[in-house]
This record gives sequence, C-alpha cells and structure tokens, in this order.
Amino acid sequence: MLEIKDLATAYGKIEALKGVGLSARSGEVTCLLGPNGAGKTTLMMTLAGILRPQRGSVRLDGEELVGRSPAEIVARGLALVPENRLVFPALTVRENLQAGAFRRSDRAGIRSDIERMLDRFPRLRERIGQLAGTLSGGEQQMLAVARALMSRPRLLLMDEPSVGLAPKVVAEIFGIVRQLHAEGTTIFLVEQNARMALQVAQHFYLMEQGRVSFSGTPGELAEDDVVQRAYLGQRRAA
Ligand SMILES: Nc1ncnc2c1ncn2[C@@H]1O[C@H](COP(=O)(O)OP(=O)(O)OP(=O)(O)O)[C@@H](O)[C@H]1O
Repeated sequence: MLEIKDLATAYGKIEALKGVGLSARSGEVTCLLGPNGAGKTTLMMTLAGILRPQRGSVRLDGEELVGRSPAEIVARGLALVPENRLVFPALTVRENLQAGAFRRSDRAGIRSDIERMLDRFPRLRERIGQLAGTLSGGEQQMLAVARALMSRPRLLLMDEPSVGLAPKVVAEIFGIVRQLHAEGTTIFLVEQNARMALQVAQHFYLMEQGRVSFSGTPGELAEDDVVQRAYLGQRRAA
C-alpha cells in the first residue's frame, strides 16, 4: 500500500533522511524502530507533506504523494497521529474531532463518525465539551488517534503514541492499535517501546542515522538485539 523509495529530507545542512526505502502492506501493522535522532519523526513529517523531501518518492496505492500539500495527502487517505499528542488545546474534544474531518463535507457521516469515536473512547464522551488542553496525557493521545481516524484514513501513521505515558495507559494505547488492526486498518507505527511494538507488528524496520538498517519480521532477530539497536544504534550495541 505504501512504497517509499530513496527519500532524502534535510534541515539546512543536516541530512536527517539519507535515502530511505521501505514499504507497508495493506492490513498490516508495520513498525519503525530506532534510536533518538535516527530520523523517524522526520520521515513521518515528510510522509504527511509537512516537510518537503529533496528527492525520492512516496506512493500510496501507486499514487505519488511527494509535492502534494498536507491537506491533499489527508484527502488521499493518509492521516498522521503526531508525536507529543498535538491536539488543539484551546478547542473542545468535539471541536478537535470535527477538525479531523476538515476535508469532508458529509455532515451526517461526520456526526455518526463522532458517535463511533465516542463509543470507542468512552472517556472522550465524558469530556466532550472539555478543552483538549485540560485532558490527561493518555486522554490527549486517544483524542489525537480519534481525530486522525475522523478523516477515514486508508493508512494511519502513529508517531510514538506511547511516549511519556504511564504503563497502564501504554497498554491501552497498544490495545487500540490491536483493535484497529483487527478491523483492517493499515498502520505504520513509530515506537520507542520496541518490545511492545514487536508484539503488534507483522513487519518491522530499524532505522539508524537516516537510513534503514534492518527489515524483517518479529522473530527474525533476537528481541534483545532489536531492543538494543532500537535504543542505542548498531555501533554502540555491537
Ligand atoms: N527542526 C529541526 N531543525 C534542525 N534539525 C532537526 C530538526 N528536527 C530534527 N532535526 C535533526 O534531524 C535528525 C533526525 O531527527 P528526528 O526527530 O527525525 O529523529 P527521531 O528518530 O524521530 O528521534 P526521536 O526519537 O528523538 O524523536 C536529528 O539529527 C535531529 O537533530
């Protein structure tokens, strides 16, 4: 479904992505692991059209996304749950959900999708009129996921959804990933929590210093090796 080839993105002279190639198959959870600074968030921002790559290609079901605006990319079926639960803090829970549907004009469909999100995340229903900035970290993460789902994406990108959350909330977030997968959603997940990620992924990639350094299925590498390389990078782990 997603095919990335030779993608290079820089911040001035800092080459954060140095020719990344990877793919994600329809209906699967594909996970991207790697140490801090490997370029994972840069990749997600490039896929979502927020950053412009210097070269390379990103195809979603064969259609090129590079060069399109973030809104056009959402309209083509790709939604990002950004790092650090970036909800709109001064908007209510309902307004955040409505914002996720900004490309849609089917008002009845939007209303029924909001209901579905509130069924899926009952704590959001209890807080529907509350400002998003006053929610707990876990609730904000759920809102960020629900907001992304409001665009009815074919591919959901999640950038470190578990970071900074209590273990119980992390388990809840991974429960949501499992549930979405069971419903057929295609997910591309960036995670620091390698052990949890390997439990939900069908395929995973390791990224180090702006390049993909390993591609395989969970079980292909010893879990301890994956965890070491995910946190430290290959050189320091060796
Ligand atoms: N806005 C920016 N300006 C300049 N350099 C940046 C910027 N954002 C990221 N970088 C650099 O690009 C490289 C990749 O960063 P990126 O945030 O993509 O890594 P990451 O793998 O997501 O790390 P983390 O797990 O810490 O979020 C790093 O060297 C980082 O310092």
